[in-house]
Amino acid sequence: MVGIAVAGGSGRMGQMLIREIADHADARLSAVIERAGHDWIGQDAGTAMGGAALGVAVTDEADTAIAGADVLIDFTSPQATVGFADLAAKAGTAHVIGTTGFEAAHLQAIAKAAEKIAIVRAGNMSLGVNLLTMLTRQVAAALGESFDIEIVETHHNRKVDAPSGTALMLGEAAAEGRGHRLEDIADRARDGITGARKPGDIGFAALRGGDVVGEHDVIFAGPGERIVLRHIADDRSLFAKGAIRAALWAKDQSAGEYDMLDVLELR
Ligand SMILES: NC(=O)C1=CN([C@@H]2O[C@H](COP(=O)(O)OP(=O)(O)OC[C@H]3O[C@@H](n4cnc5c(N)ncnc54)[C@H](O)[C@@H]3O)[C@@H](O)[C@H]2O)C=CC1
Ligand SMILES: O=C(O)C1=N[C@H](C(=O)O)C[C@H](O)C1
Repeated sequence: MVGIAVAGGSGRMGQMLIREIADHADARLSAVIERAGHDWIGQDAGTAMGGAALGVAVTDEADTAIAGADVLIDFTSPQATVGFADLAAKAGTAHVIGTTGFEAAHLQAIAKAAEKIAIVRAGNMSLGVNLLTMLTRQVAAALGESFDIEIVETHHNRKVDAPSGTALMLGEAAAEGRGHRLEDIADRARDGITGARKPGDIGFAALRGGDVVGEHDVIFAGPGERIVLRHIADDRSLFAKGAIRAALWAKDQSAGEYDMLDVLELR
């Protein structure tokens, strides 16, 4: 049984992970971490969630919890994740990162931690989206720049980052298909008199509302026709299942940065 610590245990993804780990044949919940001052600290994770006791008390002592785990699964915030990556590197514990919304400095800190431990990071842990990245790369390469690429994402009204991690993954795949780096051609904000669309750009639009789990369209708009590649997530358990699969895989990997294409052997 692989011992898994869950960071951000009271969150939407944290609770889903705790349920999925409790039901998993090869995984064991070794710790649940929340931020200091959270009212779940000291409570049993299962009862805090309104269910049966799981025998794991929620803790804010992240260093001890991470050192006692084989793998840390972390769906929190960019700042928290950078701190956890450092603790995981010191403890030699593999780290699965689902958090999104990173800036360059966060990614540098994660890369440094990955010199010591295996880190799997993906803006989306579902099989469907990871397959969609491969299709997006292929279609972008096949169509060339006479087709404009726009990525539209919709999420629930509690989401704090935009564009979504998934939208950026899809944008990177599209840019790669065309032989560019996304940061050179991304158009992430349009408002007012923007001027005509710049040929070759990849545009992003983010919609927020209700309890939408996650929807992503990659639109290839050409002369007289459009291709739309779409993924709809109906249930967060698919992200949790993907993260647990990544954790079981990461436990045996050498230090380095990996993504879900490595885990799913889709590369
Ligand atoms: N890669 C993927 O497949 C997916 C990624 N996400 C990403 O995961 C992240 C979390 O999403 P949700 O669960 O919806 O958010 P949420 O806001 O419901 O949960 C985040 C949790 O992290 C906790 N937290 C924050 N700072 C902490 C710290 N220093 N120590 C311990 N816990 C801390 C919060 O208290 C909260 O419980 C977001 O970045 C989201 O975009 C969400 C779903 C799927
Ligand atoms: O915050 C979310 O909810 C989600 N975040 C990830 C993202 O930013 O793409 C994955 C999924 O779409 C749900």
